[in-house]
Amino acid sequence: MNIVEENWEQILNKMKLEYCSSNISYNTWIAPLTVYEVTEDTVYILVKLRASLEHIEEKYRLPFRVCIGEVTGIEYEVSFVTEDQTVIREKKKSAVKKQKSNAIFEQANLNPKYTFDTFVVGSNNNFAHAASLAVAESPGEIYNPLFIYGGVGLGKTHLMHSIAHFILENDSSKKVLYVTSETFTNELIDALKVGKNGNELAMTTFREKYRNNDVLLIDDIQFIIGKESTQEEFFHTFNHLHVSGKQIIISSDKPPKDIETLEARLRTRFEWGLIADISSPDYETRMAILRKKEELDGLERYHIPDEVMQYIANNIKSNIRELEGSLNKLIALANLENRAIDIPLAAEALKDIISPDRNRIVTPELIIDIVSDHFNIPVSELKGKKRNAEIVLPRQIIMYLCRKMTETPLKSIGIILGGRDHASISHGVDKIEAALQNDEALNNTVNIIKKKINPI
Ligand SMILES: Nc1ncnc2c1ncn2[C@@H]1O[C@H](COP(=O)(O)OP(=O)(O)OP(=O)(O)O)[C@@H](O)[C@H]1O
Repeated sequence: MNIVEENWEQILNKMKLEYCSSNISYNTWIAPLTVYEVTEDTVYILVKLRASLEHIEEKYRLPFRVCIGEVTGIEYEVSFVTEDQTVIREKKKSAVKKQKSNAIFEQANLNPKYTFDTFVVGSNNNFAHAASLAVAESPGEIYNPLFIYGGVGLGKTHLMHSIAHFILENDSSKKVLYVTSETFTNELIDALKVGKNGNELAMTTFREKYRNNDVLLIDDIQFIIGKESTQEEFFHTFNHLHVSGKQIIISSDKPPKDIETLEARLRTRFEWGLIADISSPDYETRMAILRKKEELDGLERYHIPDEVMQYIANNIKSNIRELEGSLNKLIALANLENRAIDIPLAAEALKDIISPDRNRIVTPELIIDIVSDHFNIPVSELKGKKRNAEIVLPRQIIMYLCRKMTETPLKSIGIILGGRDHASISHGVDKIEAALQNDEALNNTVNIIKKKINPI
């Protein structure tokens, strides 16, 4: 209870004695009023009868200011609200609250879709899930670091984001940061470059960003392997956080002992905490994930038959990203061709994904999918007309990689990439080629994407 509510009776009494000409006017206008809310500088008083609002405002606003000031010793503004206005105020408040919490999640680089609620637990991931929940409940106290490993598209990133969401939802004052090791490396490269030009502030800012956290999550640590200066910097970041009891969560495609070029001192540290693996999901888990996605994306209206879901779950076994992608492709095809969702349509939608030798063939479509996933930009935008920098660079990387990693002629790359002409593809390829000569961070990014396209 605040000071105004505590003294409300006294305030009303004062109003009665000093400002009401009769009992009837007190009982009609003043007695039914209650405190709705007190902010730093305003008392909001609830008027039950809408029709009396104007009269009360005109006649009693100033007297209330005086009485409240005299009783509480604080000068408040006074505002009267009716019940329907309070509903609007509540809505606005909860919108502001939501905006604030969204901003916190955004600052931590979190994908709102990746939470424990949307994560399906199966025999392939129940250990990693339990370990993640335990760390989320007591960050920095048990299992530090938590090291999650597993193959491509099996839910490591989803689990990491879930931990971070959980921690922030319980305590929004916690400083949580999720980054990929690519971002860590590229920001370090940039800071070192600026530092060489005499700007020491760049390294200080870099270190503050990574060391000033309660929880640091680094995804795909395998991509810092073999980069000496990055491993060195990460080693110090790790020590700094660990010594101060801050939580570190790391993901990788392999366990520390199998990462060959990982410095021994880092390997030892990664093994200090808990190592949890995620393997390929079994059939039941794949079905549960498909059903969950159907529910979360509002796909029930398509009435996808069980046998179609079973067909997808039977054919896509080792990558959940592909499992989800297949469902998207199926829906897109059904919409585009206005066809019923059945097994023949599913077979058509999935034909590139489930062909046995697809891993060995690098196609422009595969490159576009991987770049889209890497930068989190929809394929439609990469193929579209927008020319903002966040899209142009990934689009040019696609042109470059299609040129270097496939035999596809420039003209065909242009057609696949949304109907662009031969000259703009050639221009894009040249741009990236030239930039790679002196942009170390871009080199790092392109190499990571190449590894994702062709892991071998
Ligand atoms: N258990 C699960 N329940 C629901 N969705 C899942 C689950 N596991 C993975 N996914 C979904 O599969 C997709 C790929 O998962 P995620 O990006 O977390 O994989 P990853 O292991 O980090 O992959 P990469 O090795 O490429 O970094 C995401 O859309 C994620 O939401």
